[in-house]
Amino acid sequence: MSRPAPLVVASEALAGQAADWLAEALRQSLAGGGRCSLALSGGRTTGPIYRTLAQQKLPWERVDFFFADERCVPPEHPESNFLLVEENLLRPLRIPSEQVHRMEGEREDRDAAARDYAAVLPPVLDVVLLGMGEDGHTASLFPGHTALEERERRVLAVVGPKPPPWRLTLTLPVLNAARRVLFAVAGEGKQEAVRRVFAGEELPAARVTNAVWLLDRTAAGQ
Ligand SMILES: O=C(O)[C@H](O)[C@@H](O)[C@H](O)[C@H](O)COP(=O)(O)O
Repeated sequence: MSRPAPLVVASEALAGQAADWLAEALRQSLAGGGRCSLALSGGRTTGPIYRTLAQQKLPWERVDFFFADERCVPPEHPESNFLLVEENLLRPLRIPSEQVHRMEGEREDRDAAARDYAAVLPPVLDVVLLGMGEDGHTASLFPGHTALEERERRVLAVVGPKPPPWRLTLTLPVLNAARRVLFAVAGEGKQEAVRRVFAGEELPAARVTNAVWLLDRTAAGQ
């Protein structure tokens, strides 16, 4: 499939550009006066984006926060995506817990946790922030994993190659139904995966078909 060309920015500008894009996407979603759902990813790239987004003036009281994936660890664990978002976005904005829908990765029955999360997901997510790993994974959808072929279930418990192994992840039907999706990808290590995505290879990240791609120059190979 032909994909719109990515936006490429200097490394030091990526977090600000991503935060501006997310803020504008939220503003557009909130323009009707109702509520808006925002699903967030983990990883090293997103922390600075969240810290910058937390400085944006928005009707945050009308935003409901969700997660694209979560590691199966307690919420206070250093590997927790919830902790990353809590520390860099939710706490600075003083978002009340009623607006935050955490994936309960710590539960022993991971399949039940996945089912329960699917039950609180809105029918269509308004705004989603995704990253991409060096292997082309996104959320916790890893290359060659059967989760990539899931068409019915909206959240799955999966084992991935990137520690910690067990994760909960949104599936492609949910990501491809979302109204506004941004990939924010930085670092030389992503260059090959970016090249393959834009060469048309069906890496997991490439399977999210309705996204805007924001790259820093190193990921873009410039
Ligand atoms: O739980 C996670 O790890 C993320 O959701 C994952 O999909 C991440 O976005 C990519 O692995 C990129 O991570 P970096 O930004 O650290 O390269």
